[in-house]
Amino acid sequence: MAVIDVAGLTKRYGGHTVLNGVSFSVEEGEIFGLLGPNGTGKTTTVECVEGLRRPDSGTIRVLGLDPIGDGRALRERIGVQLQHTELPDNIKVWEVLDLYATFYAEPNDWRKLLEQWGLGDKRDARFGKLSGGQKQRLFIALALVGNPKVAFLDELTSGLDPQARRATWELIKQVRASGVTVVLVSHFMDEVEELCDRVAVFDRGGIVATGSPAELIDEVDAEHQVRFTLMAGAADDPVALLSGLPGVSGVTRDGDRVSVTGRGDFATAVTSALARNLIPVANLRIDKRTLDDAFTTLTGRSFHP
Ligand SMILES: Nc1ncnc2c1ncn2[C@@H]1O[C@H](COP(=O)(O)OP(=O)(O)OP(=O)(O)O)[C@@H](O)[C@H]1O
Repeated sequence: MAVIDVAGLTKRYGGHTVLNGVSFSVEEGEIFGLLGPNGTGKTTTVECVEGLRRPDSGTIRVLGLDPIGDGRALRERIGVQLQHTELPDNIKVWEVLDLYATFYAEPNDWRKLLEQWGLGDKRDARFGKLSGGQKQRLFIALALVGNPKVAFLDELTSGLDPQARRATWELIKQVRASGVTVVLVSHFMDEVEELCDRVAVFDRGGIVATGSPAELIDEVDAEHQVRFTLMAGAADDPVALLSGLPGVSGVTRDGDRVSVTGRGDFATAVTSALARNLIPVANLRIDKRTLDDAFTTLTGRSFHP
């Protein structure tokens, strides 16, 4: 069942069109990613879905509700972590949870959330004294305090070190495991590949593709490489042999190092041709195609210019 349905969403700021007819849906229980470079309208999209911004045109339904017309009812059912959440430095962790709980008719027990998110011993700590990772855990707890059906997490791991980012990913998986549908805004490819069941890829003007990370990567059929080292005693030169294989677009050899470029599943053809012809190789490496490749192929430009 779709918990979010967006059709033909258009948003302009002044004369500048940021969203030009964006459509997507989010199914119950999935982690749905909005991925794209800065300034491509991801935050504008989620904030329209949350009822914080008014679209110029288009239809949005969240849990069957209209975010503008049914704003009050909707806010009871969703949890929002804004991109630039700021809290007073001297507010205590328990105070802010207690305050947020008053916004909802049927809140979660914030004491349980404190334990669940590893903040039990920070109950009386002041917000300003928390580490970046602890602040993020608090923001997730705040997004969940209203017992939401859908949680919106915007650029949650920006500014965190790699270890804290990975820890936050585990927390996001826990949110989904607890039955909450998650909408994740991110400009990190690795994060989206790791976490999201499906992704909408944003570029200027709106969404350029939607699908699971694996589908998006497969669809674009980007070139990738297989590399290996010829072992001493390899009698045959494999360049001609490999150049003729299906999917292979180029083979280069530099001394004993060979690099094969191609599309699709040519790696299997390469390895079996080597084995069939008894050509011994070492250090065989297949470069994985990534969402980065998918983005470049979809938009004709690099994700990180
Ligand atoms: N309130 C506003 N008034 C005018 N322009 C705006 C407003 N909010 C956003 N914009 C512009 O709309 C475009 C999309 O911004 P938005 O924040 O939605 O993108 P984003 O993909 O979420 O990027 P980021 O990750 O940097 O937040 C940008 O060019 C931004 O400058």
